[in-house]
Amino acid sequence: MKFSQPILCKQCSLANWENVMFRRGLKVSVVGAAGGIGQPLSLLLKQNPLIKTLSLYDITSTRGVAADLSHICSDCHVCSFEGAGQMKASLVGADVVVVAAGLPRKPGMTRDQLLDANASVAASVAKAISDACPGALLAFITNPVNTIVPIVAEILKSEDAYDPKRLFGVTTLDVVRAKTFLSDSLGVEPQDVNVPVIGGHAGTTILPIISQCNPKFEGSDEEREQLVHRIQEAGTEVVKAKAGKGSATLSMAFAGAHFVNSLLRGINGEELVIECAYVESDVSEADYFSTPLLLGPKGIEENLGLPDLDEIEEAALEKLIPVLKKNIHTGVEYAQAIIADS
Ligand SMILES: NC(=O)C1=CN([C@@H]2O[C@H](COP(=O)(O)OP(=O)(O)OC[C@H]3O[C@@H](n4cnc5c(N)ncnc54)[C@H](O)[C@@H]3O)[C@@H](O)[C@H]2O)C=CC1
Ligand SMILES: O=C([O-])CC(=O)C(=O)O
Repeated sequence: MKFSQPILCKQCSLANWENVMFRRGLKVSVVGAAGGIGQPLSLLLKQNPLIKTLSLYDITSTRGVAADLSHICSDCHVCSFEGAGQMKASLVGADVVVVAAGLPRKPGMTRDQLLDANASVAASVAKAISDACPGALLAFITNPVNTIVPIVAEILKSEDAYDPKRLFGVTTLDVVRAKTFLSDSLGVEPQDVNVPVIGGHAGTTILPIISQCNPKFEGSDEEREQLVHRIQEAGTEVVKAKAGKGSATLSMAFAGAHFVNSLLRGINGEELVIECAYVESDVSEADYFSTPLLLGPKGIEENLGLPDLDEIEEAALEKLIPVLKKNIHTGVEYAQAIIADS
């Protein structure tokens, strides 16, 4: 047999994309699907039995990724969309949109230095979402998360499509890392470690609440400080190790797939689905903050608020709030400039 182009289901063709809306089961759209995170994330999502339609969008190279994934024998239909003109079509009917589009860090850069490149990407995705799937749950991975989420919120507000219960900055990787590093130190399996990580997603704004770790962390203050520092700087550890070839992709794909699965379990009405994520919040003086959230069919069912903190954690929280407030303020100003220009 000879094929002139990758074989995708006929329902993927743009002319027929409306059909995708009416497929039964849940639909997840991945934006940035051909990227370092997007590809392994899509591979993991293709294996998720809760997902019936996986819609892949990128500005380039999506077709090949989708063709490749579509050969995997799981009951999940893969659609491919490519180029700016197809972004909206890729989002129509989505229950969950996960966004991993935008530049990653290089060694020596801070996450904040990605803002100029990534703000417009996130804003264009937010605009498309407001038209194509305003009721979807939105999971933004794109950095700098602390600032990107307020930007997305402002753009959605300007389009009358903002629901604070549906917009999430993905901080799951911080929890994944905390569980992994603590499990080494506790001598238990990572999946048996429970530890909230609150605040934001950069440096000292990432605050693992070791005092609430279960099983209890019994190490010295010095060991605890080292652990907290390692969790806060884990992204930089990967950026340095990759030496110019990007930042965390595989662990982020794992974390992103876990978070999307939790959103889907919530949509399906499963009880007691709890995840930490960076959302609009009134638990602190910062307008956006990550805490444990109870998830439900419409996104956040209940913000479970700040965990109990000990003195060390109280002091760290006090220090991180001004940093987070500044990141948020930058985002709101940035979004206002984008809105004024459009
Ligand atoms: N929240 C978190 O914990 C983490 C966040 N990240 C962030 O995730 C983002 C993506 O990282 P990687 O996948 O490693 O980068 P990458 O460069 O490998 O992939 C990014 C993809 O986005 C696509 N893209 C760019 N503009 C787009 C647009 N307007 N619409 C759709 N797609 C577009 C590119 O074509 C590319 O395929 C970065 O900003 C990175 O900093 C990375 C790791 C962890
Ligand atoms: O460090 C980065 O730039 C990517 C990231 O957010 C992480 O790995 O936590």
